[in-house]
Amino acid sequence: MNSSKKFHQFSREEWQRFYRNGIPPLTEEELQEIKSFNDRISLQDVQDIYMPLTHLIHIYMKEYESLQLSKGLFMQAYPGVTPFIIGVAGSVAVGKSTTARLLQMMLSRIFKRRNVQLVTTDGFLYPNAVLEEKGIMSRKGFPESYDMEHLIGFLEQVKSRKETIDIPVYSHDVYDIVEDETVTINEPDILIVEGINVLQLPTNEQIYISDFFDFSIYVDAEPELIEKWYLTRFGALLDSAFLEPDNFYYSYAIGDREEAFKMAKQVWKDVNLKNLEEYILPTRNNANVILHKTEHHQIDQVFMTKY
Ligand SMILES: Nc1ncnc2c1ncn2[C@@H]1O[C@H](COP(=O)(O)OP(=O)(O)OP(=O)(O)O)[C@@H](O)[C@H]1O
Ligand SMILES: CC(C)(CO)[C@@H](O)C(=O)NCCC(=O)O
Repeated sequence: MNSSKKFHQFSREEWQRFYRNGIPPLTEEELQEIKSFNDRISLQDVQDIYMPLTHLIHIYMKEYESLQLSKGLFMQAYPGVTPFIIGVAGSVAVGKSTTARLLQMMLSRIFKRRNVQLVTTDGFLYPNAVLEEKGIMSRKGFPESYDMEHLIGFLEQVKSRKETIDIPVYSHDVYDIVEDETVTINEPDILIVEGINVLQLPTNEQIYISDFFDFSIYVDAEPELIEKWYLTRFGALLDSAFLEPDNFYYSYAIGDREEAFKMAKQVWKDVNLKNLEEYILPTRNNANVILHKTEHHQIDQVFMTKY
């Protein structure tokens, strides 16, 4: 085990030994189900990385519930357990949504009576029309491109167990917030919130978005690798846009492919890499756990906060 001031650092081999038989493992059938949801997910990662991780999350959940109960006794009024919120942060295209979806599936299989829901902070981006108006269209993903008040208000509503909450939807295909479409969150026991900005510092001084997170994960990798994954995903977006004139990527899909990739590389460099260096990487140490990935999305190291 290697350590820094703040984190214990574990190799994959060390981390995989931390899985204890305390929580029921997934059945072979459930593992196959996970496999079919994303055939690129390695089942070895599920066993070696995510089983110990869900075990650790369970420890945090038990502590959280116990503290809530004790506070209730202290106040002589027990308002009930409020939802446990997990944040998943990291660069654009590092694999946050894949990690978050896998976690959702695993947590709802392992804790069968808990209602586990998932949202992405993409839905809280301002619509393109507003970004245009503010003159920040080329800053999509940067702190000022999100309606943070709305996002924080949403998290407050979740914590106060509002019955149904409708939130906006962002589509990568149209490259914008989808008009007249919402997704409904209803009284989750566990809410996973995935986004580049979940560990960021406040835009208003009253309240930190990170105050709402009871456990947080930062998905990490070298920027050169993330760029590769970004470009691979761009290729996939082009392929699926080919027959869809309404798709944002349609004109690139039917045009010169080399030119399209040149443009994507430029966007990576000018927008996403810049955002990673200036605003996302500095939040890495705020996470409880850092999952470090190498080639082929393989997780080779895991960091866990000491205190
Ligand atoms: N564990 C994995 N194994 C294989 N491929 C993966 C894995 N995780 C992510 N990918 C691939 O990497 C690319 C980026 O992943 P994903 O869309 O989950 O990233 P993201 O961090 O959510 O990005 P964004 O912030 O832009 O929404 C996708 O093409 C995805 O299929
Ligand atoms: C929607 C975000 C900000 C985050 O998921 C990202 O995928 C994005 O679109 N960034 C803007 C630059 C680009 O087109 O890649």
